[in-house]
Amino acid sequence: MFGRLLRPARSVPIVLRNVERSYSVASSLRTFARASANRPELTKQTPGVFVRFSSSSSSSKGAESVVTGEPVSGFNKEDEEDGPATAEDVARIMRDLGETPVDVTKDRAAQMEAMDDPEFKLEDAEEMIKEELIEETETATGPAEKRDFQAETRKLLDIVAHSLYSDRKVFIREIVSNASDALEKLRYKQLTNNDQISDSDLPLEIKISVDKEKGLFIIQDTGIGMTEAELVENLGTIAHSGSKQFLNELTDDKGVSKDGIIGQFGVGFYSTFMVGNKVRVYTRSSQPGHKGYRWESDGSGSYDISEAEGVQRGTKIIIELKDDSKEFSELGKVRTIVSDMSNFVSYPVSINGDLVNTVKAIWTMPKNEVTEEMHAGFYRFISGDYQDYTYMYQFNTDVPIEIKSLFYIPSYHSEKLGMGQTEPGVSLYCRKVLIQNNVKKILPEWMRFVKGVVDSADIPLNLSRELLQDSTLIARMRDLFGDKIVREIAKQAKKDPAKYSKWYKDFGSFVREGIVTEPGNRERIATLVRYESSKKNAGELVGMQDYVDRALPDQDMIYFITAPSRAVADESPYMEAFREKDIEVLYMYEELDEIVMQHLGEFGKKRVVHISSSEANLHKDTPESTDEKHLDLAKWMAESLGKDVVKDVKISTRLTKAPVGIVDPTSVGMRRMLQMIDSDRASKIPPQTLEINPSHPILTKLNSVRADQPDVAQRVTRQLLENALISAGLCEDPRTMLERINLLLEDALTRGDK
Ligand SMILES: Nc1ncnc2c1ncn2[C@@H]1O[C@H](COP(=O)(O)OP(=O)(O)OP(=O)(O)O)[C@@H](O)[C@H]1O
Repeated sequence: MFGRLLRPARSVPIVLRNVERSYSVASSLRTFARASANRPELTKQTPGVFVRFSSSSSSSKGAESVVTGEPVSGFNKEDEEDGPATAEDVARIMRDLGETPVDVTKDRAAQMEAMDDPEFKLEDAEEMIKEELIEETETATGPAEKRDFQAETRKLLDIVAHSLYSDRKVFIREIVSNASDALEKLRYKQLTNNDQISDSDLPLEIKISVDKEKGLFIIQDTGIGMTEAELVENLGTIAHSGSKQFLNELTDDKGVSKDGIIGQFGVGFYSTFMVGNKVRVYTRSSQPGHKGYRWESDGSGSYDISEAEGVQRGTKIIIELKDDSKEFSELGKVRTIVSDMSNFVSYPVSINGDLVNTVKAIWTMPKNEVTEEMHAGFYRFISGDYQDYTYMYQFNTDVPIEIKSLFYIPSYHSEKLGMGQTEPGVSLYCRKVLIQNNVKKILPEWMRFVKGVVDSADIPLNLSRELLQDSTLIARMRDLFGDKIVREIAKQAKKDPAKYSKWYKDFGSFVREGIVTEPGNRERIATLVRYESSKKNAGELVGMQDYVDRALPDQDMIYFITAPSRAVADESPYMEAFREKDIEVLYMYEELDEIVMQHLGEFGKKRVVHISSSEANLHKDTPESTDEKHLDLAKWMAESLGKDVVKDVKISTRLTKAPVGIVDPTSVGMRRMLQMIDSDRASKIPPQTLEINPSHPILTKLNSVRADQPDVAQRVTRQLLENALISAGLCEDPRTMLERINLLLEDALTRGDK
């Protein structure tokens, strides 16, 4: 019974200080109540408390902590079975213990009364609420050197400081995440190098302190710190890729709102100037022998750097808050924000002396113990994304290598805004120790949008990061994860096609890149592509597997057409035969798709072919016309057009409504690519094969006039070829046809006169 998690009926995410083990549940609650009474902001924000017992305890002495409004899941499974406990449960247990329950959610007078108990020691409460503020004990020595910010940085700072930005609290996440990175870097150094590290006895931790009276927000870490050169490089220029993108975006003015962009990418350290008039940084590198430095700026054009004394290893940032940002010196408010975001920081984070996080490596936890909230929080923590992920996939295995992994498929990516390639987003751990962030090659390159964690005890810690990326272990993981993630997305797509279509609209280009770049896994990746189809309405997407499942019993190919739009696809001369035989055709609207399909080649044992290819001729078995007149016409047309323009002119067995078509046309997508590489080489369209429908009125007429009116007949023949090229998407510049068309029009009208 005592091992259960006690949960108030209503709770808010606020973390209170740990309560000593020696307190009974009741006195813990009383202490809390007393603390709340002295601190109205806590009472206001904490309508309930959690009481967590250590699971082995059979007495109330085991009360571990009065902690947080967030559920502490997985604490003790057996006892959780009867559901989360409520405030009433707390009260009942306390009564069982012979204690008077204190409902801290009631009004202050009731709390004070309840606290009137001989067991309650005021000193304990006072001891508990004594805050540990971080003091500014460092002093600058020597002259301050004034330096100008790099032009780009100045611009960014100006935007950040002056934009009307609604969600300024993001600065906390940015600097907590920088502090966490600095600690990870130090831990990695400790593990891999024999280098000495200064102040090696300092614990690895992040301390935050807010001082309402002085209007200060301070954060201090004991991480890797910065040398003077690093300080100039890192805080004087823009290294942060996100910020650069942000700036380019604003410069290009693509119609994206400024707020949206800040929200999307964060602006790193510079976000401190959203809330601060003045920001001071004290830092000392972990490499022994380096001095401490002070960096200070008001966020306008320049900053000052000077040597400083009394600087501990790591970095301390002091923000003097602007008048409109004083809320960030309020303990309750900041505690809520930090506890929300710091749960996944692998180091203790404290605020004014209180520990606010329980370090959770959620990828090592059993799947069923990780709640959706934990995933959402963890995703935001590792991705820096301000939006939710679309899919999540946790994959663990013990053989042949031990792996614990957790992947998230985001709902948003920046490449579509033309912001360059996304960095890979998976971090590599060995038994919860971060080896490297953003590891390349651990997933196929096209999956660079995936965020996540891979933890494997088999990773050699002493291998350099470069060598590690090229190791066979990483290559094996890449193949394994590549395959697993595709399968998982395909599974999710099947479960909820509408959700998948929405995701695919944004991420389809990655999938298609995958088909082109991953020869070993093409067919599997192709389960993810979606296209419109001749059998569905506009906007409805179908997958390759749906197509195969619906194919006619004797249909051995998958047919597609590439066209700039649905209307153009519908009008293709080659669609006729498919409509007639009720065969589905996939509509692809991007030139790239043709190349994708060429690479794919086959799906579900069916060849994937363009409807204009000779392979796609549904009337293959119909014998070609042997009519002399038709053969003569074809021959004459071929001679009249010349070898430079046509390879051959053939009698079609499949055209019924259209007069002509081009068979196996040069790939439009390929031409476009060649043009990009070498515009001269690709400028001329190579000779094509023209197919004619000799029973079409234009062709029968052409045949009858070609002897008497050779000029008109030649013009018509040339224009028929141009029409077929237009239809195949191979028309270079229609203006070259104008003179001919005008002559044909003139001729048509003159004939009308006769
Ligand atoms: N607490 C810190 N300790 C050590 N170095 C830091 C700290 N904070 C920032 N830095 C250095 O300053 C650089 C710039 O920080 P900023 O937050 O602007 O961007 P970033 O962290 O590189 O970008 P991103 O947020 O995309 O990772 C960091 O890369 C890091 O080298």
